[in-house]
Amino acid sequence: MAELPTFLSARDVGSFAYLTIKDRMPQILTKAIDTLHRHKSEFFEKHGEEGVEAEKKAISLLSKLRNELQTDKPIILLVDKCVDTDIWNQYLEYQQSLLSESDGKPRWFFSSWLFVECYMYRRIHEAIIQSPPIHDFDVFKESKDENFFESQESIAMLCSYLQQLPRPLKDLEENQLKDELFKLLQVSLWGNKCDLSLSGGESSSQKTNVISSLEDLKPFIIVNDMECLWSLLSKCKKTSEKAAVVRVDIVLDNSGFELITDLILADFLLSSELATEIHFHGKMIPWFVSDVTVHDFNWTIEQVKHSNHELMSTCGVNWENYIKIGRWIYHDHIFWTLPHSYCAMPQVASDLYAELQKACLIFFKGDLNYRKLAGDRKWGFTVPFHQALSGFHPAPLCSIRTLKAELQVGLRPGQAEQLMASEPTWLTTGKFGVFQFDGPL
Ligand SMILES: O=P(O)(O)OC[C@@]1(O)O[C@H](CO)[C@@H](O)[C@@H]1O
Ligand SMILES: [Mn+2]
Repeated sequence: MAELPTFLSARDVGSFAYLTIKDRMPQILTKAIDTLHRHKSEFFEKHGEEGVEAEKKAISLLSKLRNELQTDKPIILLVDKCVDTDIWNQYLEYQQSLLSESDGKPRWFFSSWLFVECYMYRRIHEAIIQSPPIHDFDVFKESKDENFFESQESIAMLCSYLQQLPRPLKDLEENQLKDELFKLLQVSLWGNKCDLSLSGGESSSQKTNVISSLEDLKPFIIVNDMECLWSLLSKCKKTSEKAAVVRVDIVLDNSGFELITDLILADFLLSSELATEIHFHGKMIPWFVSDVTVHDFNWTIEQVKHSNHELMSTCGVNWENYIKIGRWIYHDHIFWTLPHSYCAMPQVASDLYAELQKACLIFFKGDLNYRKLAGDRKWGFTVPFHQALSGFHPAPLCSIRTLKAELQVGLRPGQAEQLMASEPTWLTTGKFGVFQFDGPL
């Protein structure tokens, strides 16, 4: 077996991983502490003095975490009693096993970026759950909701676009069906730019009409496997008898505008009968600032349903109905908020792997999912995507991702050099995106 490339880490001083750990992650912790401060009176109103004490405790735990991070202290065991505590602590032991005597302990600026970044969010969760009665407070909810409210105009435009497509969609002429699918896939891709962990929690809402800007954004799609998606989905539709299930899974990323783009895509897949059921996978705990939890998922559909914009409200009513009749199914497995690369899923979460094997196609949204698909390793740019997946092939899958990390595979020879020459920050600003497919055709 060929030697695997090493992990992205802050050992590479000046790298995006290094700058994220040095600057952005402490900034995110500071914003979380500020959020707790700003909710002090709410905690008092709800829980009296106990609420104020809890706020103080959570802030002190987050301040301690920030100090450990900023002074590169050894990574410490989790002490809460959650379903995943033992798995996390076993993973910390695994990280220790990767190091030699002289390397010392796993620590922020030495261990793999993927591990320490995931660990930070899991420690934020530990700080909150150890501070009852505010143990179910989501320190990121405010910024996720703000992203939704600030994107209202773009959301209304997207809902109107979907509702005004010729109905019934299933009778659309094939070329038009493909054309509309490609448009909504691209809307879902560019929805991924709205990511609060990249912006350090600063607002990153969608202000423009995405549909009208798709043509201008096309040159920024540097791997485009949409034709593979079309041939797979249209083949599934043709070969499945009426009763058969054509299941598409969407491993979600960010709440707010991006979630809307994913729900619009899911609605289109169902209404066009390209799929017969959609399975969504969200996060069990608040994660990477903007990632979707079940509360965000349900809240968003509720907000859309009660919108005073008629066509938006129609979408929300339909979406609630899809859930009610079992055509949309929401899952949240603990694995998605562990630090493991996805090639470890068969060993660590065999039930989830078996679940994903039922899909005809799995969409993985966003940059963190891409990093976990490729193991957050320093692969060469022209390494085939199939190879970087290191055996993770539950079903045909497609990454829909804007680039926000120094990791990209499956490029043509010379393509990375060309991009570097024209845009030195091509890997990390979210300006470029991919539809990267793996699977039999
Ligand atoms: O998965 P998303 O939401 O597209 O992006 C998440 C993410 O870009 O935020 C971090 C920046 O700190 C990256 O390390 C990580 O990949
Ligand atoms: Mn995210």
